[in-house]
Amino acid sequence: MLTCAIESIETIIVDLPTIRPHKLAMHTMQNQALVVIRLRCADGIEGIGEATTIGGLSYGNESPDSIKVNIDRHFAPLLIGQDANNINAAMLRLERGIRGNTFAKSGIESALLDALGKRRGLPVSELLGGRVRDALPVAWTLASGNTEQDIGEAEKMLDLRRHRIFKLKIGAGEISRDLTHVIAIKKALGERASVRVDVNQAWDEAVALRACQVLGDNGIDLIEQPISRNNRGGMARLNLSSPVPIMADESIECVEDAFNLAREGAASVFALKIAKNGGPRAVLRTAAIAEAAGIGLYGGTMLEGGIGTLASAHAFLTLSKLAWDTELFGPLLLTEDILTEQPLYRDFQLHISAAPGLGLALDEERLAFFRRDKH
Ligand SMILES: O=C(O)C[C@H]1C=CC(=O)O1
Ligand SMILES: [Mn+2]
Repeated sequence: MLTCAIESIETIIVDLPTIRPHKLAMHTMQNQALVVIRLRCADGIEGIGEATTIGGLSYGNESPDSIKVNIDRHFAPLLIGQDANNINAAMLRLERGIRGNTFAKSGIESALLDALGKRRGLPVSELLGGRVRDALPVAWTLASGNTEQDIGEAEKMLDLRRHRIFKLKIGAGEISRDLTHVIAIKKALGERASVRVDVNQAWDEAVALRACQVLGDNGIDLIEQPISRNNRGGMARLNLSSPVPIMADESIECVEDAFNLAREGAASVFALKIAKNGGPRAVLRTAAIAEAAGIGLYGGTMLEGGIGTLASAHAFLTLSKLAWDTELFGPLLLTEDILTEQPLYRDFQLHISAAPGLGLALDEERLAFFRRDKH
């Protein structure tokens, strides 16, 4: 058997500006911090991965700083000298030695897949069993916080033929104002677009019970994570009573969460995120649970830059059904990225090439300019 040792792993925090502030229920993003992973192998091949979260520690259990320190101090010593070609063995070693930390694991698994794909001359989607599509429809999130600005932004996206699915971030404000905001946007866009909401856990069950009804009466297609991830019983009750499908997002922090949600009937749709499951291979295990349970799939994002977005896309290309499409728009929220070529968005879709690995190259000058440790 051909082996190739992992020689080094480098983690680099990169701070990139966003096109506008992005308002979520728990945090307003003014920029985005990516953790870029460079995994070098004995044959000179380098695998690139990304581990990115939102708003420091306001969204998930890992922050850019914790991801970097944990990979540098705990992941790298377990992986150096191991065979880069055996991803099952490498990830099993991490699973045995490190609990949780799915964001960091996702970045490493992406880098291992990129390296193996480059070595074999195959795109990551082929390493994952082969793609059944070459492009993915992409939603856009309207999160400026202003109704008129959001409508203008949506009209622009429709004109550009970039997006016709819109997700509105609500939950931070007063409930009746949030509902007025959503209804006004749906009214303006009509049948030209699918309008969905993401509450990011902000409501309690009683508020959600009424709000889901109002959203249903006003043509909203999907309600994402209306209540706390800890209230799984409440999610199951809402999923029974709501006229609009309920999607689980924060409820899924690992593959086992997905199994429990499916068993309890706590959602009709799952948001798939490589970072929440531990990588592009891990997220396909959650997808398999959903498929077996008759739960719909949506390709989610943690607002990664180009690397994490392409790693997610390669996994999503392999799914037999992706009924709710994707939101892989992270690179479009950034004014700058650190790749030589930007991912291709055209005709409402993200198009993925069949180049080896993730099909990307780092722009070393931009990386040097935006890395946090140089400032
Ligand atoms: O879904 C989330 O909660 C996180 C993220 C994805 C798109 C977006 O605007 O925020
Ligand atoms: Mn969400």
